[in-house]
Amino acid sequence: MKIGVVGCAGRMGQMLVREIAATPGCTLAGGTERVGGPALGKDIGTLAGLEPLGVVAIEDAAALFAEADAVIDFTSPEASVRHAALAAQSQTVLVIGTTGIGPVQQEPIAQAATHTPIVQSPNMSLGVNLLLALVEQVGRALGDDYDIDILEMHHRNKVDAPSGTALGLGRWAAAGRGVALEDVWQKVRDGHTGVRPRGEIGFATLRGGDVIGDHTVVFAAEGERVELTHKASGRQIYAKGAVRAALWANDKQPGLYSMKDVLGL
Ligand SMILES: NC(=O)C1=CN([C@@H]2O[C@H](COP(=O)(O)OP(=O)(O)OC[C@H]3O[C@@H](n4cnc5c(N)ncnc54)[C@H](OP(=O)(O)O)[C@@H]3O)[C@@H](O)[C@H]2O)C=CC1
Ligand SMILES: O=C(O)C1=N[C@H](C(=O)O)C[C@H](O)C1
Repeated sequence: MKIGVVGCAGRMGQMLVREIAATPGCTLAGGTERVGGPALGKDIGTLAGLEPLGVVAIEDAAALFAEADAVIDFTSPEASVRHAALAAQSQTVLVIGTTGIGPVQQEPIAQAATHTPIVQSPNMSLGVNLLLALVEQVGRALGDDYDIDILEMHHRNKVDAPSGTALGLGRWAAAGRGVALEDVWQKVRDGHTGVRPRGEIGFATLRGGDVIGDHTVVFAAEGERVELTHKASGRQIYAKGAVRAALWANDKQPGLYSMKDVLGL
């Protein structure tokens, strides 16, 4: 399977190039970077810390989608919307790991998925996807005597908050309670907040250093506290999941899929 990487010079882009090069049955279709970006014209293997692969980073995403069987996208929300339109046009499988995508940007992505298979997930790791299922189960079992807060910490270069994974965990906790996250969330607390409303799901965001991604869901009641935690110690877990998603989606009908579909959870 020929897999392309948009944003191939980014933290995840480099990891994806290494993962595709190391996966039997996969070849690199090429890679793109932002128009005017400093990595353009550089070998994508060299950018990823490998031997040169003889393929340079280009800015023409349409050419990459025409060449590839699947494209993996860990870029920015604006870029992911454009890439989804290109995937629909060329009927290429698309895997989206980008986070910070709001409801307005999500609409054209869902529309593109009526033309081609798209797998979208804020976290491609097996561990976090298992955690989502556990959080739903615990949310259902404990009910709203237990206050739910979600704490996440990431590296200083992360640009969106709360993380896509934290919001996903909140969504599954809310689903366990039979409510919509948007009806109960408190994304930031500041100043004289008053007492905690029953049923609220809160978020706390920490940023610093090189932390790859830590998430904890706290269920706190009178007399006890349950905490479910995932800590990433490398980005390979995300790249492995994304390549697995591309291979899985290759023979699927158009549609918007998640890692839960890919992993059969
Ligand atoms: N789902 C998951 O499992 C995971 C998701 N993520 C998410 O992935 C995204 C990227 O993260 P990360 O790799 O750390 O970020 P980086 O900023 O390191 O990488 C993003 C790359 O995409 C490039 N880019 C931006 N716009 C375009 C464009 N239009 N065409 C081609 N390339 C473009 C950027 O270039 P430039 O720097 O020049 O703008 C950069 O090289 C984030 O949203 C993050 O939250 C991260 C890890 C795991
Ligand atoms: O930006 C990151 O680095 C990560 N982003 C994703 C998110 O927003 O949840 C996944 C992972 O936590 C790393």
